Amino acid sequence: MTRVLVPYRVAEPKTRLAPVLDANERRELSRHMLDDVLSAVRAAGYDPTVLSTAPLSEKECLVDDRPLTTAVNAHLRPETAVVMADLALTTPAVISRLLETPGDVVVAPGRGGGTNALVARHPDFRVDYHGASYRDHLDRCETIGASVRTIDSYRLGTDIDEPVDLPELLIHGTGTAADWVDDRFTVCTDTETGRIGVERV
Ligand SMILES: Nc1nc2c(ncn2[C@@H]2O[C@H](COP(=O)(O)OP(=O)(O)OP(=O)(O)O)[C@@H](O)[C@H]2O)c(=O)[nH]1
Ligand SMILES: C[C@H](OP(=O)(O)O)C(=O)O
Repeated sequence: MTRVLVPYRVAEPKTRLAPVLDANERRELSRHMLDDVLSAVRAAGYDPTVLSTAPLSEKECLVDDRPLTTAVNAHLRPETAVVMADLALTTPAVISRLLETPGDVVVAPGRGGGTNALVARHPDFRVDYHGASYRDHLDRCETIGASVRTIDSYRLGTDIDEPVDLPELLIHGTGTAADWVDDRFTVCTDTETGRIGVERV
């Protein structure tokens, strides 16, 4: 069975949400998002392992405080899936789709050039996160001769990184992270631009 790693940084999570959430709120939201991702993976029939920078109460938890790319590569072996802990719109159905898609490497890109989830079945595949990691992962596949499939998914493509992502969670979320945001924020529309955002309730 595929091993599902869920990387999680305990200290100072979600710094890009600092314009709208204080440090304690970012910790709380981050933890809710992790719980929602773990629940979706479990409901899809897999046992997730949290790859955490510090000990957690989770039964299945690997602690590795090295940088993200180094830590993931240290625990990558065929066949491993890596699902980020900030995919708060994830559902069991989309996790099943990710894990059941064939290919040496299966990649679910995120907006902004990132890689929100992947499955590695090729022994020579390594991750290289940050920047345009989706493109870097495709390049790596070409270099090692690995077949690659891309998952085109709104839910896997939406990681909650910045204030602009919070309306997505309010509108499309169904888990505990969406409830947490819904208790504090509401969707608003900028009268000049017509774009949506969030404001405190
Ligand atoms: N194990 C581990 N996980 C990490 C590390 N950095 C980020 N993560 C996790 O990787 C996923 C993607 O993280 P990012 O969105 O790049 O960064 P973030 O730390 O969540 O947020 P920012 O501080 O705003 O960049 C999230 O699930 C993080 O918890 C790390 O150094 N080690
Ligand atoms: C981990 C990183 O996430 P982002 O910074 O794009 O959210 C990436 O996907 O390379």
